[in-house]
Amino acid sequence: MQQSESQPTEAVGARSEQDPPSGEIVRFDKVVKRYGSNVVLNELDFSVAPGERVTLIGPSGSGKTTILRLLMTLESIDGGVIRVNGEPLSHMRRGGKLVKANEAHLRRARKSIGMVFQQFNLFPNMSVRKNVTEGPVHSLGVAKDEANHRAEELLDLVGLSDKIDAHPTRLSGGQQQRVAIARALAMRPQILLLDEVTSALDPELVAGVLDVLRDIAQTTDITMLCVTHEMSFARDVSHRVLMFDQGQVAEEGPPDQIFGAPQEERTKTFLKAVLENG
Ligand SMILES: Nc1ncnc2c1ncn2[C@@H]1O[C@H](COP(=O)(O)OP(=O)(O)OP(=O)(O)O)[C@@H](O)[C@H]1O
Repeated sequence: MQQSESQPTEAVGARSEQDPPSGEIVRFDKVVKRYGSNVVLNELDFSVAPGERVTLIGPSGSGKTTILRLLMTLESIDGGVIRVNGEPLSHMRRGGKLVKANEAHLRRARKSIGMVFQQFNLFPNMSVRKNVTEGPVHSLGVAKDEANHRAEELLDLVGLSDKIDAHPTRLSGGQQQRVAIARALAMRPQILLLDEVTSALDPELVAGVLDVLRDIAQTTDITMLCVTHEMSFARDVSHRVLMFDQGQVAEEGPPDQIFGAPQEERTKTFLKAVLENG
């Protein structure tokens, strides 16, 4: 990676303090989400502090991706409330009717949240530079020069300065995912959602992407919610791990506790299965 000491600070926003994060930037309050008769989130309660890095673990189907999609306002909920920066954000289904969330709240929430998906979803016909500058210029109204400067900083941060004029189709999956991370950060989100960002990659490309995320975690105070099966990465970067099962938080705690001395049988069984499956 080509990085200088100052880039994360300029590009993303420097970490301001070392104390454990406190307060609430995200709150799920008795959130219910159903797909037909499948109750995916069952009066789910949890909150995330500003600057906190939280890893979501749990068996397949336990609702981890759904939680991120709800934060991106890609889905409606069936009960409870989701707040971002104290503002209710979710569309709600009540008696078969869709009750829409306040538009201003939604706009503010959408601006404050960035997401990186398993599939990188880059624009194949645009250069790497354009992929990173497009959002800031067209959605945030950032001047082209400024967006370019920032794209250069961010692509340096993710080790891809030399690919700035390449097209995504000429990049490896790991490189594309690093562009996707730069693109998300270019929008200056307060909260970064990461949904199994390495699971579509060939094994030899995983470490490079995780290293970039480790750097971002260590050098900035961006809030992160991360769904991953990479337990050593989760251990390195998270302040807290939430173990989901049956639509609720089955157990939570610092990574050393959850990975080193889990209390719940469900957590023990899940972690054993993850270890056995590599
Ligand atoms: N659009 C949808 N329509 C119907 N059911 C859905 C839809 N999206 C998700 N589900 C169901 O919701 C449940 C939770 O899915 P979700 O993807 O959130 O789980 P997950 O914990 O992220 O799983 P994984 O670890 O396998 O990615 C699953 O039972 C899934 O089949």
